[in-house]
Amino acid sequence: NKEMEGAGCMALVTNLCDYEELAKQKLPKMIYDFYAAGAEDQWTLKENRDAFSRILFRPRVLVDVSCIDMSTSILGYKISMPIMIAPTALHKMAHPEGELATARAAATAETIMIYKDRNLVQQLVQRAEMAGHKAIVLTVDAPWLGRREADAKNRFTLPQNVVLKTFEGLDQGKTDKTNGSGLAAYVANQVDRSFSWKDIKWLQTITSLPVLVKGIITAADTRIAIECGAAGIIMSNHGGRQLDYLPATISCLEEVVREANGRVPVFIDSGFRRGTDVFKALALGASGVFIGRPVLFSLAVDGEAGVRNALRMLRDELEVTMALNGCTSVKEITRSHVVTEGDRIRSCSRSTIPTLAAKATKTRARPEGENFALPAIARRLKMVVLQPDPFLSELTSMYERSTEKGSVWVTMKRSSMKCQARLKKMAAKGEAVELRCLVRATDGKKNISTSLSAKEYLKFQASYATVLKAHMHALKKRERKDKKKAAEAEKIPEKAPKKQKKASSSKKSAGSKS
Ligand SMILES: Cc1cc2nc3c(=O)[nH]c(=O)nc-3n(C[C@H](O)[C@H](O)[C@H](O)COP(=O)(O)O)c2cc1C
Repeated sequence: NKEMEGAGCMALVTNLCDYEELAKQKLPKMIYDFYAAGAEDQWTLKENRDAFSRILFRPRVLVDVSCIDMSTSILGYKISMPIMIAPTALHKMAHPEGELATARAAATAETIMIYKDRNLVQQLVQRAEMAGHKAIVLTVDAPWLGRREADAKNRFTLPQNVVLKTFEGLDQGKTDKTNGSGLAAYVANQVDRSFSWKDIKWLQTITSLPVLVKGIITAADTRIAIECGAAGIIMSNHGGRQLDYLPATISCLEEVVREANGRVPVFIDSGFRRGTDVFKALALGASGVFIGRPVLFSLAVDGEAGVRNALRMLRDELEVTMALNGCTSVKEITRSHVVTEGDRIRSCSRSTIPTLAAKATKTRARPEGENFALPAIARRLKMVVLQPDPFLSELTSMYERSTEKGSVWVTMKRSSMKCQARLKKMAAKGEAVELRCLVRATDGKKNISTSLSAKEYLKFQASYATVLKAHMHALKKRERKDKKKAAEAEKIPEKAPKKQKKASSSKKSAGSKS
């Protein structure tokens, strides 16, 4: 350990992820896994990082970037950069000075969970208020603890006194170095599972501090939170530790920002490791970001100095990103500086549809038996290749748009995703070919596809079945109506010839549709 704390080891640290590597070597496995792991298959944990790689920059050049101002205002308080520390439990497992070291290193945003004993909550909130905290963070995504299988395998138990000692963090409040944005601190595992939206009102009666609601990822909950008087939203999937197969928060940021519509600030966490990630969130409308695990890992490696260094590195990365995008202040970071996957799909269909639609009219008629093939226009549209999850989101949108009118074609086929020439070469060398499932979908306007490995296939099928079931009603409804008409027609003999003809033709069309 002494060696690790030396200058040699620190020279190896050039970004936040390096701290995780070093912490892994330094911490007992049980503790490292408790910090690092996500829930179940850890898909959300991975997606939290992967989602950033699907957002690209559109930089502006030849702007005077000799001076970059990263300061911003959070709930009326000026802070030096739009990066804050997320509430994470049990810092003392990482370092003997625990939360106090973290609080000294930076503005510490901690959390409060709701005990069944409301008197205790009241005492804690008031204690936080007296300690000079500026807001209460109400975590709403943890009424049950997620299934963290690494903890089960390690038979995780809390080292003695760790929980009690973290109360010290609550009283830390505003220290000379916490920059004034410390929030409320508390760690609890006995949460009140019946706590619901109406109880936020109760929370507001026991404190005059603004209440930020942490753990929202949908526009619908954003609307309710604002109606209940939330002073801000912290979008979070708890760093992938609660429910697996949640989307990365960055993928849902725009819809939440749109719903908030400037009424309250929207903050975001889960997976932020780079200055470029921070820039992307600000461009999509976030007022600031929080980081969780990097603080724990840097604390474990080098105590207070480690956390300071982690924050400094992230700050420096954001500064470079702003300069190279032509932004000299946080306000200058706009939506036009980034391109999302959704933007790419939209621009692709906008640019290809008009000309192809004209050509497609000539090739409309298809011989019988080709019902399951993609329509001609879809074959000619440029295929947008997506990751499985964004593919399913886009497919859902297609179904939603086609509920009243239109069709969606989905095809699946086995594919090696390699051209014939490459396959021949591989066969000659005796190399094994990985077979994948190529899934394509089109509504005649957009044409999307994804490729699945054998491992991903079952998971995809389960999600696809859910999407299908959710949109099945549109098909069923039409079929039932036709059957009803046919049945009615059979019952009324005098109208029979006309009705029967109609019924049989509509029955035929419903059959081919489903
Ligand atoms: C070890 C650990 C403990 C956490 N404890 C809490 C907690 O007590 N309350 C809370 O609201 N969030 C808690 N979180 C979630 C963080 O606030 C934050 O949402 C998450 O860590 C952000 O993701 P990141 O670690 O990828 O940056 C915890 C996260 C970790 C890793």
